[in-house]
Amino acid sequence: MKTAILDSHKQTIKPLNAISKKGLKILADNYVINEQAEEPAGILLRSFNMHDMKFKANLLAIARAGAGVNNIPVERCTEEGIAVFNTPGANANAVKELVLTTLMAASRQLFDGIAWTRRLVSYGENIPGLVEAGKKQFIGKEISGKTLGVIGLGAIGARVANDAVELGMNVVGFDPFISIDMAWNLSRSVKRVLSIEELYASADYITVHTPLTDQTKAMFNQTAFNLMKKDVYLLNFSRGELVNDQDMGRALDHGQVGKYITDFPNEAVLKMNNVIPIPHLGASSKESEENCAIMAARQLKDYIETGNVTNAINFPNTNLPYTGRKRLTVFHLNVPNMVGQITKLLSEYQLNIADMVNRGKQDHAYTIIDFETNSEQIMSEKIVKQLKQIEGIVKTRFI
Ligand SMILES: NC(=O)C1=CN([C@@H]2O[C@H](COP(=O)(O)OP(=O)(O)OC[C@H]3O[C@@H](n4cnc5c(N)ncnc54)[C@H](O)[C@@H]3O)[C@@H](O)[C@H]2O)C=CC1
Ligand SMILES: O=C(O)CCC(=O)C(=O)O
Repeated sequence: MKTAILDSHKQTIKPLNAISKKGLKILADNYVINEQAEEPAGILLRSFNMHDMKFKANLLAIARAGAGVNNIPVERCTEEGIAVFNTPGANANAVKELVLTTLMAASRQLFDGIAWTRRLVSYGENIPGLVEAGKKQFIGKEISGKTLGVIGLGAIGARVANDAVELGMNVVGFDPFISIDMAWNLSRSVKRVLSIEELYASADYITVHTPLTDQTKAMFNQTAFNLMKKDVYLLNFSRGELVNDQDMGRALDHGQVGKYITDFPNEAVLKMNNVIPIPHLGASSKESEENCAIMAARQLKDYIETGNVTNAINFPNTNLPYTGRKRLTVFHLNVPNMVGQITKLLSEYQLNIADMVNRGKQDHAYTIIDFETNSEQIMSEKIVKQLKQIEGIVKTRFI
């Protein structure tokens, strides 16, 4: 695949979090990487909260090295024609491993046992005897034969469900929007249920792997806890906002929830009993950080240099192999006759189209047009101005 030669003036990428060097290396030759950049062409980030950021007109894309995009104002980006990418599945194995690690460790009371043991440090030669006498406080439960409820059977949830089956668990899964790919990947031993209530009623352990949405916000509340088995263990490696903290505190105090294992501690959570707080380590493995950074950097580079789109949240996946011809990309509303109006205008300038593609995603669509000729006329301000006047066009770009 050809890539466009960038202008003598290199474009800038602004990282908002620590991004693995392997990802930044992909961009190093063609771009200036500058954390202080005022007007970057692209932004790379992990969990940085972008909601209060204003965007300059030349910002083309934001790439999230990770899965969750609730830290990015996606709707505003769409209105401004800024593509928002994430890296589906790139950190899923890391999260899965931590979920299963903490599931087993919590079930065996390992965290409490380790904390208690550390406090014996001043007892000298009595320590071995104290250990033997005290260990009965930490008798745990084996997970084999117990039921795990998995809410959200995407990249992480499906992996957790499949491996939990291998560990001897009965697995119940709930995901009303499961993708065909994920359904194919799911072990046949995972019992899919059509209502979350059915999952709540049967699960000894519940792990949640959905994005934070209006539907999932505070889904773990008193009403939900009332439907769960007493002493259920809840694992939350998705987002803290999925849980109503006040209700969780009460459910833990009453033993309704036995333990709450969360990757998203806050002040209220840290004050609760029977919480296992983890400092958002789900995706923090060397492999996952590299996978995410490489994927995000490649997608960002490809979009900036060729206009092709892979794994954007708000743009449709669109690929027209880049041959070095002059190219026009248009992000527009997904309504009838947009392509007709664009091609009509181009024909008025005698511009012959060599190839084109148009894809839609919900309310928006994206069109890439390659021209037969590389004439400078294609870039003429007049054409740009007229394109902008077509109602429904959000952003145009000549490459
Ligand atoms: N702790 C950490 O470091 C990490 C946390 N995450 C969090 O985990 C979430 C899931 O990540 P992935 O599995 O990679 O995403 P994914 O997009 O592959 O899977 C999400 C699944 O949730 C399902 N879903 C959506 N709404 C639902 C609902 N109301 N009820 C049941 N299922 C629903 C979707 O159909 C999809 O199958 C992310 O959105 C993010 O918030 C992701 C990666 C790392
Ligand atoms: O980058 C990280 O460490 C956080 C990952 C995460 O939460 C996500 O991918 O949604």
